Amino acid sequence: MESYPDRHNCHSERSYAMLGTGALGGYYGGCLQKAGLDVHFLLRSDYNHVSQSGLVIESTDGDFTLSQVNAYQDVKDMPRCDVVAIALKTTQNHLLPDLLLPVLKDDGVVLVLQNGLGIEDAVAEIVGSHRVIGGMCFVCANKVAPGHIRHLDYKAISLGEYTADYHPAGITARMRQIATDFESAGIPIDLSEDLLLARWQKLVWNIPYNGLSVILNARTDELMANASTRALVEELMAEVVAGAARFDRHISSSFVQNMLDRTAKMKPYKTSMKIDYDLQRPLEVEAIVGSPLRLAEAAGTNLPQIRTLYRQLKFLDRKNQG
Ligand SMILES: NC(=O)C1=CN([C@@H]2O[C@H](COP(=O)(O)OP(=O)(O)OC[C@H]3O[C@@H](n4cnc5c(N)ncnc54)[C@H](OP(=O)(O)O)[C@@H]3O)[C@@H](O)[C@H]2O)C=CC1
Ligand SMILES: CC(C)(CO)C(=O)C(=O)O
Repeated sequence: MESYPDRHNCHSERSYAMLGTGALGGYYGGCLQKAGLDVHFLLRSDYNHVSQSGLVIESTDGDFTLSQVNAYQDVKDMPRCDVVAIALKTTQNHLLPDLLLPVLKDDGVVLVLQNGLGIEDAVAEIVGSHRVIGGMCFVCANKVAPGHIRHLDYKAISLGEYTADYHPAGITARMRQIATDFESAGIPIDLSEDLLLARWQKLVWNIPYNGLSVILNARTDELMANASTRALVEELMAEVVAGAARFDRHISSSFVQNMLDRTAKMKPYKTSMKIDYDLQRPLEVEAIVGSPLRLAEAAGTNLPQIRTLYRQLKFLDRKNQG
């Protein structure tokens, strides 16, 4: 376990707020701070621990500890930042109207790191459509204890600018600036010209694996090892591709195969939705499954297997909450 000076002398002057310091906020925020960025962490139940003891990051790239971090339990105590990263679960997004504006600079941008579809629309309602970037995180990380994050595999992020009608916005200077910061922290960044395509591409993974991991009580390696569940994964992926196509976003068969191959190589992994289910926390069913399903059906595309998955997850989620 390496202890790092709390900040190297990084050259970027951009400040970052991590709203939520769990798996994603703790891992990416910790990497940014280790690289010398100015990072401010919003916490809830872990605030006392982290404000006293900092963050411990276990990682396949090498473990490290940040003995001191800028920890807060109220956004009103935070400095306004250039980049405000939303790293809450989407089940907490009803809080965003109170969380975003106090911590966002007038010329700042909100970086939505959450899984799902339609989240940027809700964020744009709060901060304006010109101040939103989507971030699709292909990382396997879990918060294993207060202030203790375990990074298991992968880590890349795809960035895409939000526009009110989801027309492709191309690659902007601020996307490149954020990419420079994350890459200085060892995080590979893919710059997407089309946020909506990138969002549907991430769902190719999330709808099958997050959903089936709960319904079948299975890790990703178990779903891949069994012929029946692998066939079910592929059928669900095909429906996601059909949903995207309804919005003129075309996902290739080679992309789908790449998702299957990466999962086959992935360390045995319990998805974030499965972890929430086991901890009896609310599931991100609406953002990850309900929202794309409703959008596709409203546009006239029938996705029967995703609809069945959605109904099963809604039942399990409600029953699990007691
Ligand atoms: N984990 C992963 O590998 C991946 C996750 N994602 C997505 O990233 C998003 C975040 O997931 P993940 O990091 O796993 O989630 P976690 O549950 O690990 O972290 C969320 C954190 O937000 C905190 N939080 C909740 N409400 C508040 C609040 N009002 N103020 C401050 N902090 C709060 C929680 O604190 P508390 O402990 O008090 O509840 C928790 O620590 C999700 O959309 C997920 O689907 C995407 C790719 C991979
Ligand atoms: C694809 C994966 C496993 C990692 O990005 C994920 O999105 C999750 O666990 O929520």
